Amino acid sequence: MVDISAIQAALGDQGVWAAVATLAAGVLLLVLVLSRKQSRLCPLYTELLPVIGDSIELSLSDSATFMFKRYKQYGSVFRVTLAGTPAYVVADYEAIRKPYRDEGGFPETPFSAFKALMGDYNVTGNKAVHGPWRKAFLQALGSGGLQRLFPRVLAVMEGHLAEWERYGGMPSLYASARRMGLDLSIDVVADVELSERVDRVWFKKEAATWLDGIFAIPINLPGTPLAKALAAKQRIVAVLEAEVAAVHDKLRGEWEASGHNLGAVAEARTAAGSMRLSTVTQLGLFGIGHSELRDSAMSVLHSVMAAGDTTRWTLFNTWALLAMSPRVQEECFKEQQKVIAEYGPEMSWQAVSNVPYMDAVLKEAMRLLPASAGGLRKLTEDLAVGDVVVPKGSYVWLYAHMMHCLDPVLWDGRTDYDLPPHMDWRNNFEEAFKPERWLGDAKPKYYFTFGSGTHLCAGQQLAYMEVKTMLSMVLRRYRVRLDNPRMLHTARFFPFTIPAPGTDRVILEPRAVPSAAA
Ligand code: HEM
Repeated sequence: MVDISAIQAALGDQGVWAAVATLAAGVLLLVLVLSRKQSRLCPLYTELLPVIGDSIELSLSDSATFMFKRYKQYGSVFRVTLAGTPAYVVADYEAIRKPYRDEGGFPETPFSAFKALMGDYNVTGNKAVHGPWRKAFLQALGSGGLQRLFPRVLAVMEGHLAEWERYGGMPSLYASARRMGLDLSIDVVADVELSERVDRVWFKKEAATWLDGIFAIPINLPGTPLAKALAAKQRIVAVLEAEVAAVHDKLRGEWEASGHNLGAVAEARTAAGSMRLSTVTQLGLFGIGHSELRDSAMSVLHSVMAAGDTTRWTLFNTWALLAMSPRVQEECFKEQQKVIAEYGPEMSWQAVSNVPYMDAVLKEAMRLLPASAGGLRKLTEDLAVGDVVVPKGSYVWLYAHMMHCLDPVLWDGRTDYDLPPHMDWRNNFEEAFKPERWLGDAKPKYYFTFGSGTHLCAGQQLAYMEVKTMLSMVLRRYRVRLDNPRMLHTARFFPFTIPAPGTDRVILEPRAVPSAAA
């Protein structure tokens, strides 16, 4: 028998607890290690610790390394558990294409924090509504729509650049990208109009708190990001209900008059020149039977979700990679000189639409460090992937980071490294970050940062326009440098890129001979 009192006497109370905790951690670790060897599809520990699931391993590496390792271990289909949700990652593009075309599967985001904060709305998962809704969305963001939005995008960017110029850079790239993503999503995409009663700074702060909960660990205890986000949601929706009431009533009138016909309302508004992006989002919710005032208030948050953090990570990742590459910055600068010679020194729609090299930079940054892993599909039929059948009712995932590793044009099929050279920016930066590959004949074949198939991101061109505007404004006049050149090396990558505190200062160095635009 174990004599507890003797151990207690030797170790003291705290020592006993430390010993028990160490023992428990040891047993847990043993279970984790052993279970990893047992199952092809389902490491046991993801069952034992569903909330944590694969998050620990992901936090310690990054999405591309983690996924490539699993691919090497298990092959073209394997199970992961993220934020409490099990899903099958499928690396076989031919097999997974069908559900991404709405055949045998439909889009649904199963993460419980996401659901609690976004509400029970699934416009993209409703086939009848999705078609006309997507058409209206793409119409609002066609070339004419983008041109109309350009001055507002420019105004947001000018405000941010003025701030950076006062400081000589960005004290924190992480914070700057967040503020810019939020401003663009609230001021341009959600197009939020607030009366004088509401402080816009307060509103944005609340929206940021709400966004912080979306992909958080789903634990609703006092002080957790989810609890804070739920409280912020209540406050925002209460305010928005009053703010959007008039707009809601008008649209509701048109909706009733049309006999609940989304396409007809959208066409009438487009013809009258009164269609706004925010109206399309609102109409989507009407389409799936949610046409109360609260739903219109929630539609504002839906726009912020679609555009806020996606834009933030696009900006962050692109700036980080560019700042690490003086060579690519020089190429952009040369291109900007040509643009200025052709379209003049003003920043204009034409100026940001005629930059093939910058387009390539953006694509390359999003290939190497995707700002989104892509959405999931819930299977309505069994899905065969090689000799494995993923059962109906499961979630499958076309995971951008992994697919980019396996690009048939870029990958030589070798598995004796942690990452293929075309993804390995840590050890092989010049070979990995090469915008030129998008301009030659052997372009990458896999590019899934913006999704694939029927639900390919509707805001992709707007996102490109936003980032190109910012890059053009800065690179014409400055060289961009990371204060800590190893910022990315010490960052965490799950659930998104998060730099170590104090490492993400960016310095703007004025060019000795600025271009004519300066
Ligand atoms: C900035 C970077 C962005 C990234 C990386 C991104 C990524 C994505 C991805 C991966 C999807 C597909 C989701 C799925 O397959 O389930 C998607 C869909 C969508 N995105 Fe984006 N997005 C971005 C910006 C935006 C912006 C600015 C808007 C709004 C203007 C927007 C609006 C949408 C919409 C409406 C859909 C649904 C399309 C459909 O189901 O037909 N996105 N986005």
